[in-house]
Formats: sequence, structure tokens, C-alpha cells
Amino acid sequence: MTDTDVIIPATFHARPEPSGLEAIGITAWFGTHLVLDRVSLHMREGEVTALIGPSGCGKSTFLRTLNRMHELIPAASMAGQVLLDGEDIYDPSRRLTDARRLIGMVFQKPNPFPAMSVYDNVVAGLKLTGQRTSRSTKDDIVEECLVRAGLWREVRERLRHPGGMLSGGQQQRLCIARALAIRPKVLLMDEPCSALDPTSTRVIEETIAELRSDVTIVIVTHNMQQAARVSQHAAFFLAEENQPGRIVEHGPTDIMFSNPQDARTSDYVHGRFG
Ligand SMILES: Nc1ncnc2c1ncn2[C@@H]1O[C@H](COP(=O)(O)OP(=O)(O)OP(=O)(O)O)[C@@H](O)[C@H]1O
Repeated sequence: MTDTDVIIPATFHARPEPSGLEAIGITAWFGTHLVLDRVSLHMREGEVTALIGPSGCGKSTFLRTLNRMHELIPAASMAGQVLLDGEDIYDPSRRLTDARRLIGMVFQKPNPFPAMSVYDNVVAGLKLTGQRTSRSTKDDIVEECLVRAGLWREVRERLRHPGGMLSGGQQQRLCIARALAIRPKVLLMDEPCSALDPTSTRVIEETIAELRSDVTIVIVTHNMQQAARVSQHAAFFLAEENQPGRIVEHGPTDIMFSNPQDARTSDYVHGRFG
């Protein structure tokens, strides 16, 4: 394959409508260890949903069930459904790669390909899907995704520099651009700012706010101020002693922070435990 033979979806220029994601009865195990018990949650299109809760309550596990990454972990198993546009991503007739293409992920630690250029990092995921395209279309994709990730102005003169030479915050926005290049309908973010300084964190939060109109976002965060700033909906997970993780309460973020129904939610969001 030549440099110009990058593969992209046929509909690249038509921005996808954001889609809601609905988890129904998600139960997850590592070996015989039950870590999530019948968790259901509707993550609405056009919104940012924050998953909050103390360490070990199953937030990251839940997130990984949403794009079939949980099944990559040895001895991991799960039950339940995840509906994207009403269709179960676990339906045996659906390909695993479809779920990963439509539901992108950004991890806690920025993980660009360090020796690969900024430009090539953005287009790295495209080969998974779609059709061949010209170099100029590829150029358009790189610019558009870097703009959407809030990184274009900082790297436009350095597109051929290695991704690993960027700052941590820039690397994380490069990973967001790389995820956007394959046109996901949903973006999962697992503590995307936990390795970043406050300024970079703020820039990523602005990026999230910009993106939510056309990508449904689900974010795990330990930072309650961040959950309050970036999300419209929040779900509080808890695993009580020797129990699997469950959602205690979920709802509009402002209500979850100002007037939660459950005392445990109130205690958690006000920093009284966890
Ligand atoms: N790869 C794994 N193998 C075995 N057990 C695991 C694995 N990953 C997570 N667990 C266990 O599953 C449970 C849920 O972990 P998970 O990482 O989903 O929680 P979390 O709420 O995201 O925690 P944190 O906020 O600390 O990241 C924990 O008991 C954890 O020890």
C-alpha cells in the first residue's frame, strides 16, 4: 500500500449524526469475580455522560463493555446488551471491528505512536475501514480532525514532526484527533485528563464541549469539578463491600450535584468519601 492509499469511509465528508448508546443489564466478570451487576444506562446523543464513583467500582470495566474492549482481557466475560442506534453491538451478526470503529476510545495515558508523524498519527486508524482516497482528501481529514480536537493551530507547522515530541496535553488531543478520523458516533474517554496539567485539562474540556454536538461522549472522571463542568448527565457507580459495582443513581448533572436523591451520591459528590 502506498502513502496515498489510506482507506476512509465513503461518507467521510457527511458528518454523522450523534447517536445515543443504551446499555442494558450489563454484567461483567473477571474469571469468577463479578464486578458489575446488571448495569443499565442510556447515554444520550448530543450529551456528555460522566461516570463517577470511587476507585474499583467498575467504571472502566463498564466503559470497556461499551465498545467490546472488555472481551480483549483474558478471562473477562460479560452479559447484557449495548444498543447503538437501537442495534446491539454484541449481536453475532455484527462484526467486532464495526463496534470499535463506531465507538472510539481515548485512554488515561496519551498513547500516540511516538515515532510516527503528527500527520500519520491522525490517519493511522483509517486503514481499518472504508475506501481508498487521494492525498488531498487525506490532508483535509488531518486538518479537520486536528481542528476539531483543538490542536490544529499548535501543530500546523509541525505535521511531519514525531507525535512523541508534543507535550502531554497535545499528545492527548492528537489521540482525540486520531479517534475522530474514523468518524465515531460515540467517543469513550477513560480519565483523559488525569495525566495532564490544569491548563491542558482545560483545553481538553473545551474540546469535549465543542465535540458533543456531533459525537456522543462518555467520560470516566475522578474529578468532580470536571464532571460538573463537562457533562450534562452523570451516573454514580458504587461497589459496596464484597458486592459488584452498580449504579446508585443517575440523572442530569446539575441535579446529581445539587439535589441527589441518594445520600451516598451526596456524600460522594461532596467529597465525604471515595
Ligand atoms: N484486568 C483485570 N483483571 C482482573 N480484575 C480486574 C481487571 N481490571 C479490573 N479488575 C477488577 O474489577 C473491578 C473494577 O475495576 P475497574 O477498573 O473497572 O474500576 P474503576 O471504577 O474504573 O476503578 P478506578 O477508578 O480505580 O480506575 C476491581 O475490583 C478491579 O480490581
